Amino acid sequence: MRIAMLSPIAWSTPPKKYGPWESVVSLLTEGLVKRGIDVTLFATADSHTSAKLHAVCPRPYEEDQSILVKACECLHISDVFERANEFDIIHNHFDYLPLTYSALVNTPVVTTVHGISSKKILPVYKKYNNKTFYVSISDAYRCHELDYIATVRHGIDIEGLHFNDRPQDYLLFLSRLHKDKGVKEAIEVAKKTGRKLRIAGFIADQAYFEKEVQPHIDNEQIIYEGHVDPERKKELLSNAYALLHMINYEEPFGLGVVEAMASGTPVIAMNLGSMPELISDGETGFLVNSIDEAADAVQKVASISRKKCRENVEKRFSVDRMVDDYIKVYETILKTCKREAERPWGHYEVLMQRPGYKVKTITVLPQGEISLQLHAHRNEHWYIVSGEGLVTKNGIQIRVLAGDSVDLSVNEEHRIKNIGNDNLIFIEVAQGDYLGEDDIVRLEDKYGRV
Ligand SMILES: O=P(O)(O)OC[C@H]1O[C@@H](O)[C@@H](O)[C@@H](O)[C@@H]1O
Repeated sequence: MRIAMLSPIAWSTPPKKYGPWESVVSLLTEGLVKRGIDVTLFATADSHTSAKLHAVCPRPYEEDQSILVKACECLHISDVFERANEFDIIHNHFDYLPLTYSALVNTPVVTTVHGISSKKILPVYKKYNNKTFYVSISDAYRCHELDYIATVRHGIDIEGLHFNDRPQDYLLFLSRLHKDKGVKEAIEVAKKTGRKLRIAGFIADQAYFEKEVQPHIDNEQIIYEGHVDPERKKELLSNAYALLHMINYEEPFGLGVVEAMASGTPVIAMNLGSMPELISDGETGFLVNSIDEAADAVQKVASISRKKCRENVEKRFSVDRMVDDYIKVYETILKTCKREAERPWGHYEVLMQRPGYKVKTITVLPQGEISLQLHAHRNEHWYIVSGEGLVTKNGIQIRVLAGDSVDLSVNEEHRIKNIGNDNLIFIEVAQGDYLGEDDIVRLEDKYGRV
Protein backbone atom coordinates (compact mmCIF):
# COMPACT_ATOMS: atom_id res chain seq x y z
CA MET A 1 0.00 0.00 0.00
CA ARG A 2 1.43 3.40 -0.98
CA ILE A 3 0.16 6.28 1.14
CA ALA A 4 0.71 10.01 0.58
CA MET A 5 0.41 11.65 4.01
CA LEU A 6 -0.39 15.33 3.75
CA SER A 7 0.51 17.18 6.96
CA PRO A 8 -0.09 20.86 7.73
CA ILE A 9 2.90 23.23 7.48
CA ALA A 10 2.03 25.53 10.38
CA TRP A 11 4.45 23.49 12.50
CA SER A 12 6.97 20.77 11.71
CA THR A 13 6.00 17.08 11.82
CA PRO A 14 6.38 16.17 14.64
CA PRO A 15 6.09 19.64 16.20
CA LYS A 16 8.89 20.96 18.38
CA LYS A 17 6.43 22.20 21.03
CA TYR A 18 2.83 22.81 20.01
CA GLY A 19 1.08 21.38 16.92
CA PRO A 20 -1.61 18.76 17.65
CA TRP A 21 -2.47 17.92 14.03
CA GLU A 22 1.20 17.53 13.09
CA SER A 23 1.75 15.43 16.18
CA VAL A 24 -0.99 12.96 15.20
CA VAL A 25 0.29 12.83 11.60
CA SER A 26 3.76 11.99 12.86
CA LEU A 27 2.61 9.19 15.18
CA LEU A 28 0.43 7.71 12.44
CA THR A 29 3.17 7.95 9.80
CA GLU A 30 5.79 6.28 11.98
CA GLY A 31 3.30 3.60 13.03
CA LEU A 32 2.43 2.80 9.41
CA VAL A 33 6.10 2.63 8.37
CA LYS A 34 6.70 0.15 11.23
CA ARG A 35 3.99 -2.04 9.71
CA GLY A 36 5.86 -2.04 6.38
CA ILE A 37 3.57 0.44 4.63
CA ASP A 38 5.16 2.70 2.03
CA VAL A 39 4.44 6.26 3.23
CA THR A 40 5.52 9.55 1.68
CA LEU A 41 5.14 12.38 4.15
CA PHE A 42 4.43 15.84 2.74
CA ALA A 43 5.48 18.24 5.51
CA THR A 44 7.92 21.08 6.30
CA ALA A 45 11.58 20.44 5.40
CA ASP A 46 12.67 20.47 9.07
CA SER A 47 10.37 17.52 9.83
CA HIS A 48 11.70 14.16 11.04
CA THR A 49 10.36 10.88 9.74
CA SER A 50 11.30 7.34 8.79
CA ALA A 51 8.94 7.68 5.81
CA LYS A 52 10.03 9.41 2.58
CA LEU A 53 9.88 13.14 3.24
CA HIS A 54 8.77 15.53 0.52
CA ALA A 55 8.93 19.23 1.39
CA VAL A 56 8.57 22.56 -0.33
CA CYS A 57 8.21 24.73 2.75
CA PRO A 58 11.61 25.07 4.49
CA ARG A 59 10.27 25.87 7.95
CA PRO A 60 6.91 26.04 9.75
CA TYR A 61 5.21 29.31 8.81
CA GLU A 62 4.24 29.87 12.46
CA GLU A 63 7.95 30.04 13.27
CA ASP A 64 9.05 32.17 10.33
CA GLN A 65 7.22 35.39 9.55
CA SER A 66 9.08 35.78 6.22
CA ILE A 67 7.18 32.84 4.70
CA LEU A 68 4.26 33.74 2.47
CA VAL A 69 1.71 31.27 3.83
CA LYS A 70 -0.58 31.08 0.79
CA ALA A 71 2.25 30.53 -1.69
CA CYS A 72 3.74 27.76 0.43
CA GLU A 73 0.36 26.11 0.90
CA CYS A 74 -0.28 26.15 -2.87
CA LEU A 75 3.04 24.49 -3.65
CA HIS A 76 2.73 22.02 -0.79
CA ILE A 77 -0.76 20.79 -1.74
CA SER A 78 -0.33 20.81 -5.51
CA ASP A 79 2.79 18.62 -5.20
CA VAL A 80 0.76 15.84 -3.59
CA PHE A 81 -2.02 15.94 -6.13
CA GLU A 82 0.31 16.19 -9.14
CA ARG A 83 1.93 12.95 -7.93
CA ALA A 84 -1.44 11.31 -7.20
CA ASN A 85 -0.81 8.42 -9.62
CA GLU A 86 2.14 7.27 -7.50
CA PHE A 87 -0.15 6.53 -4.53
CA ASP A 88 -3.00 4.18 -3.65
CA ILE A 89 -4.43 6.65 -1.15
CA ILE A 90 -3.91 10.32 -0.31
CA HIS A 91 -4.49 10.95 3.40
CA ASN A 92 -5.30 14.60 3.96
CA HIS A 93 -4.75 16.21 7.37
CA PHE A 94 -4.56 19.70 5.91
CA ASP A 95 -8.07 20.95 6.51
CA TYR A 96 -10.29 21.96 3.60
CA LEU A 97 -8.06 23.38 0.85
CA PRO A 98 -6.92 19.98 -0.52
CA LEU A 99 -10.57 18.93 -0.86
CA THR A 100 -10.80 21.23 -3.85
CA TYR A 101 -8.24 19.08 -5.69
CA SER A 102 -9.90 15.75 -4.86
CA ALA A 103 -12.25 15.69 -7.88
CA LEU A 104 -9.32 16.15 -10.24
CA VAL A 105 -7.51 12.90 -9.40
CA ASN A 106 -8.40 9.21 -9.49
CA THR A 107 -6.51 8.32 -6.33
CA PRO A 108 -8.98 8.07 -3.43
CA VAL A 109 -8.62 10.81 -0.83
CA VAL A 110 -9.32 10.27 2.87
CA THR A 111 -9.63 13.37 5.01
CA THR A 112 -9.29 13.37 8.78
CA VAL A 113 -11.49 16.22 9.93
CA HIS A 114 -9.34 17.60 12.75
CA GLY A 115 -11.46 20.71 13.14
CA ILE A 116 -13.86 22.87 11.18
CA SER A 117 -12.96 26.26 12.58
CA SER A 118 -15.91 28.16 11.10
CA LYS A 119 -19.38 27.39 9.73
CA LYS A 120 -18.33 29.30 6.60
CA ILE A 121 -15.96 26.45 5.70
CA LEU A 122 -18.74 23.86 5.74
CA PRO A 123 -19.86 24.45 2.11
CA VAL A 124 -16.44 23.21 0.97
CA TYR A 125 -16.73 20.03 3.02
CA LYS A 126 -20.27 19.53 1.72
CA LYS A 127 -19.28 20.02 -1.93
CA TYR A 128 -16.66 17.26 -1.69
CA ASN A 129 -18.71 14.88 0.46
CA ASN A 130 -18.80 12.31 -2.37
CA LYS A 131 -15.23 12.87 -3.51
CA THR A 132 -13.37 12.20 -0.27
CA PHE A 133 -13.84 9.79 2.60
CA TYR A 134 -14.21 11.71 5.86
CA VAL A 135 -12.91 10.39 9.19
CA SER A 136 -14.12 12.02 12.40
CA ILE A 137 -11.84 12.16 15.43
CA SER A 138 -14.70 11.62 17.91
CA ASP A 139 -18.36 10.70 17.60
CA ALA A 140 -19.25 14.07 19.13
CA TYR A 141 -17.48 15.85 16.30
CA ARG A 142 -19.60 14.51 13.47
CA CYS A 143 -21.43 17.07 11.39
CA HIS A 144 -24.85 15.72 10.37
CA GLU A 145 -24.47 17.22 6.89
CA LEU A 146 -21.47 15.05 6.04
CA ASP A 147 -20.93 11.30 5.57
CA TYR A 148 -18.11 9.59 7.42
CA ILE A 149 -16.36 6.30 6.74
CA ALA A 150 -15.25 5.92 10.40
CA THR A 151 -14.43 7.54 13.72
CA VAL A 152 -10.76 7.14 14.57
CA ARG A 153 -9.80 8.61 17.94
CA HIS A 154 -6.21 9.77 18.20
CA GLY A 155 -3.52 7.62 19.74
CA ILE A 156 -0.68 9.10 21.79
CA ASP A 157 2.92 8.12 22.51
CA ILE A 158 2.20 6.51 25.88
CA GLU A 159 5.73 5.17 26.39
CA GLY A 160 7.09 8.67 25.97
CA LEU A 161 5.09 9.91 28.98
CA HIS A 162 6.21 9.37 32.53
CA PHE A 163 3.71 7.62 34.83
CA ASN A 164 3.76 8.93 38.39
CA ASP A 165 1.73 7.53 41.27
CA ARG A 166 2.95 10.13 43.82
CA PRO A 167 1.98 13.54 42.50
CA GLN A 168 2.60 16.98 43.94
CA ASP A 169 -0.32 19.10 45.05
CA TYR A 170 -0.74 21.55 42.15
CA LEU A 171 -3.54 21.70 39.62
CA LEU A 172 -2.50 22.02 35.98
CA PHE A 173 -3.78 23.91 32.96
CA LEU A 174 -2.04 22.78 29.79
CA SER A 175 -3.26 24.09 26.45
CA ARG A 176 -3.41 27.17 24.26
CA LEU A 177 -4.20 30.23 26.39
CA HIS A 178 -7.54 31.14 24.86
CA LYS A 179 -11.08 31.70 26.09
CA ASP A 180 -12.17 28.39 24.47
CA LYS A 181 -9.79 26.47 26.70
CA GLY A 182 -11.09 27.99 29.94
CA VAL A 183 -7.95 29.40 31.59
CA LYS A 184 -10.02 31.98 33.50
CA GLU A 185 -12.30 29.23 34.81
CA ALA A 186 -9.31 27.09 35.85
CA ILE A 187 -7.99 30.05 37.88
CA GLU A 188 -11.37 30.36 39.59
CA VAL A 189 -11.38 26.66 40.52
CA ALA A 190 -7.86 26.96 41.93
CA LYS A 191 -8.84 29.98 44.01
CA LYS A 192 -12.01 28.31 45.29
CA THR A 193 -10.10 25.24 46.40
CA GLY A 194 -7.06 27.12 47.68
CA ARG A 195 -4.74 25.07 45.49
CA LYS A 196 -1.76 26.04 43.41
CA LEU A 197 -2.35 26.23 39.63
CA ARG A 198 0.40 25.87 37.07
CA ILE A 199 -0.55 27.26 33.65
CA ALA A 200 1.40 26.08 30.62
CA GLY A 201 0.90 26.82 26.94
CA PHE A 202 1.34 29.60 24.44
CA ILE A 203 -0.74 32.77 24.46
CA ALA A 204 -3.20 32.34 21.62
CA ASP A 205 -5.14 35.53 22.42
CA GLN A 206 -3.07 38.36 23.88
CA ALA A 207 -6.05 40.55 24.85
CA TYR A 208 -7.72 37.67 26.71
CA PHE A 209 -4.45 36.86 28.46
CA GLU A 210 -3.92 40.44 29.61
CA LYS A 211 -7.48 40.81 30.87
CA GLU A 212 -8.33 37.40 32.34
CA VAL A 213 -5.07 35.66 33.17
CA GLN A 214 -2.17 38.04 33.77
CA PRO A 215 -3.74 39.97 36.72
CA HIS A 216 -4.00 36.69 38.66
CA ILE A 217 -0.43 35.52 38.14
CA ASP A 218 1.41 35.91 41.43
CA ASN A 219 3.92 33.10 40.93
CA GLU A 220 2.85 31.78 44.33
CA GLN A 221 -0.60 30.33 43.84
CA ILE A 222 -1.11 31.05 40.13
CA ILE A 223 2.04 30.32 38.17
CA TYR A 224 2.59 30.86 34.44
CA GLU A 225 5.15 28.43 33.07
CA GLY A 226 5.14 29.81 29.50
CA HIS A 227 5.20 27.82 26.29
CA VAL A 228 6.90 24.72 27.65
CA ASP A 229 9.04 22.24 25.73
CA PRO A 230 8.15 18.51 25.62
CA GLU A 231 10.41 17.63 28.58
CA ARG A 232 8.86 20.21 30.91
CA LYS A 233 5.42 19.24 29.64
CA LYS A 234 6.04 15.62 30.66
CA GLU A 235 7.17 16.70 34.14
CA LEU A 236 4.21 18.99 34.62
CA LEU A 237 1.76 16.31 33.50
CA SER A 238 3.07 13.52 35.67
CA ASN A 239 3.52 15.59 38.84
CA ALA A 240 0.10 17.28 38.71
CA TYR A 241 -2.62 16.45 41.21
CA ALA A 242 -5.26 16.93 38.50
CA LEU A 243 -5.62 18.57 35.10
CA LEU A 244 -8.28 21.27 34.80
CA HIS A 245 -9.88 21.37 31.36
CA MET A 246 -12.68 23.90 31.82
CA ILE A 247 -13.40 24.35 28.10
CA ASN A 248 -16.03 26.72 26.78
CA TYR A 249 -16.63 24.96 23.45
CA GLU A 250 -17.43 21.57 21.97
CA GLU A 251 -13.85 20.38 21.71
CA PRO A 252 -13.43 17.71 18.99
CA PHE A 253 -10.71 15.86 20.91
CA GLY A 254 -8.30 16.70 23.72
CA LEU A 255 -4.79 15.36 23.28
CA GLY A 256 -3.65 17.00 26.54
CA VAL A 257 -6.52 15.30 28.38
CA VAL A 258 -5.39 11.86 27.21
CA GLU A 259 -1.73 12.68 27.86
CA ALA A 260 -2.56 13.70 31.43
CA MET A 261 -4.39 10.41 32.09
CA ALA A 262 -1.47 8.47 30.55
CA SER A 263 0.80 10.20 33.09
CA GLY A 264 -1.54 9.04 35.85
CA THR A 265 -3.18 12.45 36.30
CA PRO A 266 -7.00 12.53 36.58
CA VAL A 267 -8.81 15.15 34.52
CA ILE A 268 -11.60 17.45 35.62
CA ALA A 269 -13.29 18.65 32.43
CA MET A 270 -16.41 20.46 31.38
CA ASN A 271 -18.89 17.93 30.01
CA LEU A 272 -18.71 19.24 26.44
CA GLY A 273 -17.86 17.88 22.98
CA SER A 274 -15.67 14.78 23.03
CA MET A 275 -14.94 14.87 26.79
CA PRO A 276 -17.34 12.00 27.68
CA GLU A 277 -15.58 9.87 25.01
CA LEU A 278 -12.20 10.49 26.63
CA ILE A 279 -12.90 10.55 30.38
CA SER A 280 -14.74 7.85 32.34
CA ASP A 281 -16.59 9.91 34.95
CA GLY A 282 -15.54 8.87 38.45
CA GLU A 283 -12.90 6.48 37.11
CA THR A 284 -10.31 8.54 35.23
CA GLY A 285 -11.57 11.98 36.20
CA PHE A 286 -14.77 13.97 36.50
CA LEU A 287 -17.14 15.51 33.98
CA VAL A 288 -18.56 18.74 35.39
CA ASN A 289 -20.99 21.46 34.37
CA SER A 290 -19.83 24.44 36.40
CA ILE A 291 -16.98 25.94 38.39
CA ASP A 292 -18.64 24.86 41.64
CA GLU A 293 -18.90 21.27 40.42
CA ALA A 294 -15.25 21.40 39.37
CA ALA A 295 -14.26 22.66 42.83
CA ASP A 296 -16.21 19.77 44.41
CA ALA A 297 -14.50 17.35 42.03
CA VAL A 298 -11.06 18.56 43.17
CA GLN A 299 -11.98 17.35 46.68
CA LYS A 300 -12.76 13.89 45.24
CA VAL A 301 -9.58 13.44 43.17
CA ALA A 302 -7.98 11.18 45.79
CA SER A 303 -10.66 8.56 45.05
CA ILE A 304 -9.28 8.10 41.52
CA SER A 305 -6.67 5.42 40.91
CA ARG A 306 -3.81 6.97 38.92
CA LYS A 307 -2.86 3.49 37.75
CA LYS A 308 -6.32 2.99 36.28
CA CYS A 309 -5.96 6.29 34.39
CA ARG A 310 -2.82 4.97 32.71
CA GLU A 311 -4.34 1.54 32.00
CA ASN A 312 -7.42 3.10 30.45
CA VAL A 313 -5.25 5.10 28.02
CA GLU A 314 -3.15 2.01 27.20
CA LYS A 315 -6.34 0.18 26.28
CA ARG A 316 -8.06 2.94 24.32
CA PHE A 317 -5.57 5.50 23.01
CA SER A 318 -2.43 3.69 21.90
CA VAL A 319 -0.73 4.50 18.59
CA ASP A 320 -1.11 0.82 17.64
CA ARG A 321 -4.88 1.04 17.97
CA MET A 322 -4.97 4.23 15.88
CA VAL A 323 -2.77 2.65 13.21
CA ASP A 324 -4.99 -0.46 13.14
CA ASP A 325 -8.07 1.72 12.73
CA TYR A 326 -6.57 3.71 9.85
CA ILE A 327 -5.34 0.57 8.07
CA LYS A 328 -8.93 -0.72 8.25
CA VAL A 329 -10.14 2.56 6.74
CA TYR A 330 -7.57 2.34 3.91
CA GLU A 331 -8.49 -1.29 3.18
CA THR A 332 -12.20 -0.49 3.08
CA ILE A 333 -11.58 2.39 0.66
CA LEU A 334 -9.40 0.28 -1.63
CA LYS A 335 -12.02 -2.49 -1.66
CA THR A 336 -14.82 -0.03 -2.42
CA CYS A 337 -12.91 1.55 -5.31
CA LYS A 338 -11.87 -1.82 -6.71
CA ARG A 339 -15.39 -3.19 -6.58
CA GLU A 340 -16.57 -0.35 -8.72
CA ALA A 341 -13.98 -1.10 -11.40
CA GLU A 342 -14.63 -4.85 -11.47
CA ARG A 343 -17.63 -5.93 -13.49
CA PRO A 344 -18.96 -9.39 -14.41
CA TRP A 345 -17.96 -8.76 -18.05
CA GLY A 346 -14.40 -7.60 -17.23
CA HIS A 347 -13.10 -4.38 -15.73
CA TYR A 348 -12.24 -0.77 -16.37
CA GLU A 349 -9.61 1.69 -15.22
CA VAL A 350 -10.15 5.44 -15.02
CA LEU A 351 -7.15 7.01 -16.73
CA MET A 352 -8.09 10.59 -16.09
CA GLN A 353 -10.97 12.64 -14.82
CA ARG A 354 -11.39 16.38 -15.17
CA PRO A 355 -14.46 18.58 -14.84
CA GLY A 356 -16.61 17.76 -17.88
CA TYR A 357 -14.80 14.66 -19.13
CA LYS A 358 -13.44 11.28 -18.07
CA VAL A 359 -11.19 8.80 -19.89
CA LYS A 360 -11.28 5.07 -19.21
CA THR A 361 -9.77 1.94 -20.63
CA ILE A 362 -12.37 -0.81 -20.73
CA THR A 363 -11.57 -4.53 -21.00
CA VAL A 364 -14.35 -6.97 -21.93
CA LEU A 365 -13.42 -10.65 -21.47
CA PRO A 366 -14.17 -13.22 -24.22
CA GLN A 367 -17.97 -13.86 -24.26
CA GLY A 368 -18.42 -10.88 -21.92
CA GLU A 369 -21.15 -8.38 -22.67
CA ILE A 370 -21.98 -5.05 -21.01
CA SER A 371 -25.61 -4.34 -20.23
CA LEU A 372 -27.98 -2.80 -22.78
CA GLN A 373 -28.06 0.70 -21.35
CA LEU A 374 -28.31 4.43 -21.76
CA HIS A 375 -26.93 7.46 -19.91
CA ALA A 376 -28.93 10.57 -19.06
CA HIS A 377 -25.94 12.91 -18.75
CA ARG A 378 -23.01 11.75 -20.82
CA ASN A 379 -21.96 11.17 -24.43
CA GLU A 380 -19.41 8.44 -25.04
CA HIS A 381 -16.77 7.92 -27.69
CA TRP A 382 -15.27 4.44 -27.92
CA TYR A 383 -12.00 3.76 -29.74
CA ILE A 384 -11.26 0.03 -30.13
CA VAL A 385 -7.60 -0.78 -29.51
CA SER A 386 -7.68 -4.58 -29.66
CA GLY A 387 -10.01 -7.58 -29.97
CA GLU A 388 -13.26 -8.06 -31.80
CA GLY A 389 -16.63 -6.75 -30.67
CA LEU A 390 -20.26 -6.46 -31.62
CA VAL A 391 -21.82 -3.09 -30.81
CA THR A 392 -25.58 -2.63 -30.56
CA LYS A 393 -26.56 1.00 -31.09
CA ASN A 394 -30.26 1.91 -31.23
CA GLY A 395 -31.11 -1.68 -32.25
CA ILE A 396 -28.51 -1.80 -35.06
CA GLN A 397 -25.54 -4.16 -34.75
CA ILE A 398 -22.04 -3.19 -35.89
CA ARG A 399 -18.94 -5.42 -35.83
CA VAL A 400 -15.89 -3.51 -34.57
CA LEU A 401 -12.13 -4.21 -34.68
CA ALA A 402 -8.97 -2.35 -33.61
CA GLY A 403 -8.95 1.13 -35.12
CA ASP A 404 -12.77 1.43 -35.31
CA SER A 405 -14.68 3.94 -33.24
CA VAL A 406 -18.26 4.40 -32.09
CA ASP A 407 -20.07 7.56 -30.91
CA LEU A 408 -22.93 7.29 -28.45
CA SER A 409 -25.12 10.26 -27.52
CA VAL A 410 -27.02 10.99 -24.31
CA ASN A 411 -30.06 8.66 -24.08
CA GLU A 412 -28.92 6.45 -26.97
CA GLU A 413 -29.39 2.70 -26.24
CA HIS A 414 -26.14 0.76 -26.55
CA ARG A 415 -24.11 -2.30 -25.56
CA ILE A 416 -20.96 -4.09 -26.64
CA LYS A 417 -20.13 -7.81 -26.67
CA ASN A 418 -16.75 -9.50 -27.04
CA ILE A 419 -17.16 -11.95 -29.94
CA GLY A 420 -13.47 -12.86 -30.27
CA ASN A 421 -11.15 -15.18 -28.39
CA ASP A 422 -8.99 -12.42 -26.88
CA ASN A 423 -9.81 -9.55 -24.57
CA LEU A 424 -11.69 -6.72 -26.24
CA ILE A 425 -10.06 -3.46 -25.17
CA PHE A 426 -11.28 0.05 -25.94
CA ILE A 427 -10.69 3.59 -24.74
CA GLU A 428 -13.76 5.50 -23.71
CA VAL A 429 -13.98 9.28 -23.57
CA ALA A 430 -17.11 10.29 -21.66
CA GLN A 431 -18.21 13.90 -21.82
CA GLY A 432 -21.06 15.57 -19.97
CA ASP A 433 -22.22 17.55 -16.95
CA TYR A 434 -22.30 14.50 -14.65
CA LEU A 435 -19.87 11.59 -14.94
CA GLY A 436 -20.72 9.44 -11.89
CA GLU A 437 -20.89 5.68 -12.46
CA ASP A 438 -24.46 5.67 -11.23
CA ASP A 439 -25.64 7.44 -14.40
CA ILE A 440 -26.56 4.13 -16.06
CA VAL A 441 -30.07 3.02 -16.91
CA ARG A 442 -29.74 -0.71 -17.51
CA LEU A 443 -32.44 -2.08 -19.85
CA GLU A 444 -31.25 -5.67 -20.24
CA ASP A 445 -28.40 -7.57 -18.64
CA LYS A 446 -26.97 -11.05 -19.07
CA TYR A 447 -25.77 -10.96 -15.43
CA GLY A 448 -29.16 -10.08 -13.90
CA ARG A 449 -28.23 -6.51 -12.80
CA VAL A 450 -31.34 -4.79 -14.23
O1 LIG B 1 -23.55 -1.48 -16.63
P1 LIG B 1 -22.37 -2.28 -17.04
O2 LIG B 1 -22.71 -3.44 -17.89
O3 LIG B 1 -21.50 -2.68 -15.88
O4 LIG B 1 -21.49 -1.33 -17.97
C1 LIG B 1 -20.90 -0.16 -17.49
C2 LIG B 1 -20.10 0.49 -18.59
O5 LIG B 1 -20.96 0.77 -19.65
C3 LIG B 1 -20.37 1.44 -20.76
O6 LIG B 1 -21.37 1.71 -21.71
C4 LIG B 1 -19.78 2.73 -20.33
O7 LIG B 1 -20.79 3.60 -19.89
C5 LIG B 1 -18.82 2.51 -19.20
O8 LIG B 1 -18.34 3.76 -18.75
C6 LIG B 1 -19.46 1.77 -18.07
O9 LIG B 1 -18.49 1.47 -17.12
